[in-house]
Amino acid sequence: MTHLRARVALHPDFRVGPIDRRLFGSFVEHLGRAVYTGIYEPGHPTADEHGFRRDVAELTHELGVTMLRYPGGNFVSNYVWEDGVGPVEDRKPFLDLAWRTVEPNTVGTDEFLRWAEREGIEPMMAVNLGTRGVAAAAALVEYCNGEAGTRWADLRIANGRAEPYGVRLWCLGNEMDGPWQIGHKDAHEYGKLAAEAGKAMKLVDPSISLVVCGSSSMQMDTFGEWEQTVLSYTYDLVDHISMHAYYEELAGDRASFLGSGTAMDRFIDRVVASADAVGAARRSDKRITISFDEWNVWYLQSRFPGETNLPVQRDAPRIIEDVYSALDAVVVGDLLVTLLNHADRVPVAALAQLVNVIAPIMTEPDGEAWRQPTFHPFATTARLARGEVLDVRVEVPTTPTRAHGDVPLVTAAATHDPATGAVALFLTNRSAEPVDVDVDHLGLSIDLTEGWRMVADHEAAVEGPAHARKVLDACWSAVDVASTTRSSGAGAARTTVTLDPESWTALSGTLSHA
Ligand SMILES: O=[N+]([O-])c1ccc(O[C@@H]2O[C@@H](CO)[C@H](O)[C@H]2O)cc1
Repeated sequence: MTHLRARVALHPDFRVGPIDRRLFGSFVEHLGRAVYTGIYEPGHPTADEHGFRRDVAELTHELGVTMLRYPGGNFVSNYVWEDGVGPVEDRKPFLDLAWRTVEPNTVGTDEFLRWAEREGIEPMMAVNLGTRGVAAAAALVEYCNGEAGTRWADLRIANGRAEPYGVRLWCLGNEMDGPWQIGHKDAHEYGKLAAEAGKAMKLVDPSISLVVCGSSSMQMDTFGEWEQTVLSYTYDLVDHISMHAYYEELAGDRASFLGSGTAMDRFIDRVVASADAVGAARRSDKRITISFDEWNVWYLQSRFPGETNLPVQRDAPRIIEDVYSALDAVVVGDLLVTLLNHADRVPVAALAQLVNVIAPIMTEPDGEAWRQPTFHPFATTARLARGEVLDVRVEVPTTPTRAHGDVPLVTAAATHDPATGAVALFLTNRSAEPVDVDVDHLGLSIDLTEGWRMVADHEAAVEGPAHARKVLDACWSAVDVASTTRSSGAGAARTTVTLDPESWTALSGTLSHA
């Protein structure tokens, strides 16, 4: 087989920026089995004294999740948070209109925040700006973060939690541009409401950070205009604007699907440009950054029947439990390459979602918890990407795609921790041929010690725990660093890595002056 060639140049002096650990966030929505029989299942053999599954918590740690968004998603836009606090026996079931599911309210704000705290994971809370408004949003901030002596903080204390939770990150609603959203609004209506709700929330607790809703996807008709209008009302108030993106293989167009990371890259550039245009017109030195708080592969167009076609269900129904292939995992790895390369403008991100719902972790009620193929690129990137992202220079062949025009056949991100010398390289080969990548470390030497690779050549999606193990044995493996890489050049300043067709590779080691 002929090998394509690519060149990646890197040096620790050339950096994109430090890695904010919140980049490795995920998302738990009251949707399907994300909460009930996902993170929470009293009576499960591994359940802790609070009813939370230890097996899921352990996989969440192995996944390297640093932050969790809660409670939605579309769910939040009709959620009455007061229904989910206080004595559990007094809580009433509620018809969630986003997913047409009866929400029992057994898990609410306190249960989630206490669990996140016990697990050492930062919470990101969303407020309902669909059917509710300023007062309910400010009250929730007070309930979570207020000191004793006022109504909502005292309610929290009465409910058994004396210390404020100190939730730092707050989403001003969810996907308010989407016609499917309960309480959907146009950009002016939403911008004004977000500004007033955010103002009140910050008056309750000035230390919080706010995320204003950007577009639900780059394909929305209002994309661009939405960002600029919403930021024209909120620029001085908010810290981040949200981005959401889901990718899937459509009509057998594998090349476009493998190029999803390039679509994500352009989407980020466009949102940054939209935000900076608003800042420039205001002559503002403030830079709005991005909270990419929903991203993943999701077979939304090809497998999801649409919210309105869901029957009303109870008892944690199986909704959007996408089963992933190794190809999906290669794309997830590549999307992480894109996110890393934008570390200067994307400090916060959330893989949507954590468990059962379009998730890297799956569970069976009363049974096992197991890893989908997409688990591995995320866990490996979260573990190996340390310190700063380097501004790599790549010279790679491109290929035309139907959905995104020309896309690079190889993508690369590199990280370096100045404190330890640890270096990591993340590489995607989107082509159907092997690629030899010359990694030029410009006079420095790299000692590679560990490598992992996901190869998309095993086509079958994962169907359950036993099958998952079989598929993963075939497509996810340790890289024999010594035989896959060759060093050459003065002081071994160049390392050549051979990438398998349609694969994602992570390599790590140490960088030193030769
Ligand atoms: O493009 N769409 O048609 C589309 C439809 C629904 C949609 O919902 C988002 O994704 C859901 C699952 O993570 C979250 O609850 C919501 O915020 C996101 C995008």
